[in-house]
Amino acid sequence: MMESSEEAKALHKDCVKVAVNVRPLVTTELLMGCTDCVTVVPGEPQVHIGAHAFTFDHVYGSSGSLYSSIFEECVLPLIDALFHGYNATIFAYGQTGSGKTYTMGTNYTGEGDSGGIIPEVMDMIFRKIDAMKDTTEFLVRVSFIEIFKEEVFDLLDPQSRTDGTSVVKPAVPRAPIQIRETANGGITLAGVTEAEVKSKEEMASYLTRGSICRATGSTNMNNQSSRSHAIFTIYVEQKKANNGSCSGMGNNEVAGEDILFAKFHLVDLAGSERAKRTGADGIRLKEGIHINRGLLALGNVISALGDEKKRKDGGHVPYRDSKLTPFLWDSLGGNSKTVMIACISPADSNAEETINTLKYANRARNIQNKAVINRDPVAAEMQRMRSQLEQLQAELQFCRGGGAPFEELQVLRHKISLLEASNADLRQELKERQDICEHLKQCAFDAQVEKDKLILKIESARSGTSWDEIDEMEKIKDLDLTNGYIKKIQELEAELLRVRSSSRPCGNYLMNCPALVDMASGCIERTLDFSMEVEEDEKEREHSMLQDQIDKELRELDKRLEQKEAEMKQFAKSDTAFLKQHYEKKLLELEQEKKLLMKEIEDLRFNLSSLSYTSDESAEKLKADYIQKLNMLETQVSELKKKQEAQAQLLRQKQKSDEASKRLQEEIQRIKSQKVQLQHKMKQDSEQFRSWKASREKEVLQLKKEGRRNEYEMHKLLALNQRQKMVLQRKTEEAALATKRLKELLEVKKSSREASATGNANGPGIQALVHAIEHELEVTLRVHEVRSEYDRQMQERAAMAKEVSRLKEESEMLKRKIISESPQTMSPSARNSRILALETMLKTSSGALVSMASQLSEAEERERVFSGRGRWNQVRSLAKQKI
Ligand SMILES: Nc1ncnc2c1ncn2[C@@H]1O[C@H](COP(=O)(O)OP(=O)(O)OP(=O)(O)O)[C@@H](O)[C@H]1O
Repeated sequence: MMESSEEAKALHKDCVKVAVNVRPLVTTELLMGCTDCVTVVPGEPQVHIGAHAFTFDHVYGSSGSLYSSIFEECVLPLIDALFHGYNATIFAYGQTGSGKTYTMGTNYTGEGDSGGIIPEVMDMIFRKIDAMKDTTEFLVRVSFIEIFKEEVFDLLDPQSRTDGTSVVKPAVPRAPIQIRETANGGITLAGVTEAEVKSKEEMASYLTRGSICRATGSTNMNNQSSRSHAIFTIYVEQKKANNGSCSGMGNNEVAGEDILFAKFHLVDLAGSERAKRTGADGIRLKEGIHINRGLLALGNVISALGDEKKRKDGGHVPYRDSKLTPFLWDSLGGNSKTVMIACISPADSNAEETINTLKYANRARNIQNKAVINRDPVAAEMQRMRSQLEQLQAELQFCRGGGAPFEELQVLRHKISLLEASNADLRQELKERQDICEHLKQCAFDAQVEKDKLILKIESARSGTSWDEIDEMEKIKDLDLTNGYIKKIQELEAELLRVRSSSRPCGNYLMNCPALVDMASGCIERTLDFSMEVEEDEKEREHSMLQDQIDKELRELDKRLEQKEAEMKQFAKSDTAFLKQHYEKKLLELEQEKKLLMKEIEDLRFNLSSLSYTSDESAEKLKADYIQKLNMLETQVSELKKKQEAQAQLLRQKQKSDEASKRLQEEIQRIKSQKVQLQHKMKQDSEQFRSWKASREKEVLQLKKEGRRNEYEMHKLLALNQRQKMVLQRKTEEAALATKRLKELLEVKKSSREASATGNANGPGIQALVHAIEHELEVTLRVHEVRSEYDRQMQERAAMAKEVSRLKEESEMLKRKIISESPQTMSPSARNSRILALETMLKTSSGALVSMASQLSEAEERERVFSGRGRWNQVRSLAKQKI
């Protein structure tokens, strides 16, 4: 199951913290004349003993930190962690009489200030609860158990009664508690008392009761030695309402509430001891064996967890080798914040045990714990489900979005980066194309302007404006084109009206000529169209950043060009046909009119000539009328001629404009072909990109497939290799075994042959074995001798120390006696010489004591050398070699 991000955040990895507490020399040690052999580097958490030096997290006592600061530095952080939902453990380890119970305060009786960590912890916990009670509801329980002779007993068992200071023996012996394993590898105790407490006093009463019930006994090392491992556990459950209000603890509703539960183990281990030294025998000896078994298992657990290599290899941790170690399953390498307090005695007589304790503690420093905030299972489950839901929703969204499986994300990312790169290239290309497009648009625009200019020219020419005037107008054309258009239209309209009024035939013509009217209104429409197109172009330019829009734009431009072309064609077609027809008709009419007028003139001339022969007055009048009419007709004829000429000129101009429009059409055609080319190129490019992309994808797929195949092959080969290795190993082992067996057989055969030849039953192999065993025996004997010598000397030193103190007392007494004696009976010089004699005697005894002490340390060193594992291993390997 995946850890939610919040859970991962709550996980706290840290090493087991180790503090050393050096107690002062106790009276018994002083009486035995023991000296302080432990030195602490001032200001440093470093302990020196003989040639050994150890560094820890804290060192208290001797010249280290003050013993009183142990609570603040080691315990307080654990209490804080407890209130944050972390499990916490503090355990004291050390030899018998090194001060574990004193440090932990397990023998709390409630009388006076007995000190120790546990009473202070109780005090602090209830102080914190008091401070938080407005926002948080607490449920505090305690349990107190002891592990005695590999059995677990409930120290708060209601059946065991106490009368304040001692246990009232129950009728039946107390029954051990059954240990049950939980699914996650931890343990639970069936039926252990977990008493709910509401105050510090109540909790203290349970501690006192358990302390009294705890099994103790007297040993040489400690008058009141704890013969069991004691675990006092405080369970703190807290319910914090997120809105600040709190409700009943029994309520299972978890929405908006945070329920934390954590436990604090306070462990006072039984003392590590050497049976001989503690002077234990009988029952105490048996207890000692059990104690040592538990501590040996604990040592093995610490070694397994403290060895980084073993930990990385996932090596076995022997938690189940004793009854004690499963209890520390969480505390060592598990879900807890842990502090180990190694208690040591500074006495030189305990040097060996002290070194062992320090070595033990040093290994524990490497243990890494993984503490997590313990939430209420329901709340935690809801939290987990919530995060799972979130994750699933995210996955669903991912799948809906057509995404590939998560593993392919990397490949897709790579693809995206490739596509982004090519996208950037395409954008650059698009920009270039847009520039080309802009240029083409400009060309089209210029063409349009050119076309419109020509249309205007035609219009002007049609309205009878001379070419010079038109050229003049051209020069002023740098005005706004639209204004020009409007002005031109107005001019045309005025011209139309003028023509209409000045010349009836022409007026008739114009009145009957809708083409010109259409043309004028067309001009207005075009002007409006043009301004709209400009706006449209503006918008198109805004969207021109996208590749697909360039196609649209081009299509738009194409359409517009086509439209203009069609317009142009229509105009040219209709205009040309109509004008031609009109001009021809007009010319014909003028011709006919001219002919008629000419005929009329002829007739008039004839009538006039016939009238010239008559001289009457009416004839004269008629003649004058004829002459007048003739003149008028001649004028009309000349006018007609003029008009005919103008019409001819118009026809010529029309031809010219036709040519210009043809050129314009050619230009449009050229632009169109350029556009087509551009489109073709774009199409080609996108085709190329698509094919490149397809081939790239194909390539990637191919590579992935190949990668998977390679991976599969690699796995196959690895498995094969593993199998081959195993077979090889088995074969090698079999071969070695066979060779060994063969050698043995050969040896046996050879020795039996030799024995039969010489009559000697002992072969050289057996001889070597006998030698080795003899040697080993010799070494063991020597060790034993040295040890008994050491013990004898220790006893001697103790006796001497006793003698010295007796002598001291005696000398004091004598001094007092001498002084009290009257000066008459003894002269001052005699008295002084007597005191001097006594002092010399005392000095001699002290000198003997000092030499004994040096002998003792020498013996100790010898013992260490002989009993040391190095020597032992040396002997064993020697024996092995010989065998
Ligand atoms: N820091 C200290 N200052 C003064 N005296 C101490 C200190 N620590 C321990 N002692 C004394 O040393 C003696 C042995 O201590 P204690 O009973 O705590 O040892 P222990 O390690 O619990 O022994 P065991 O393993 O046999 O139970 C006691 O008399 C105690 O008063």
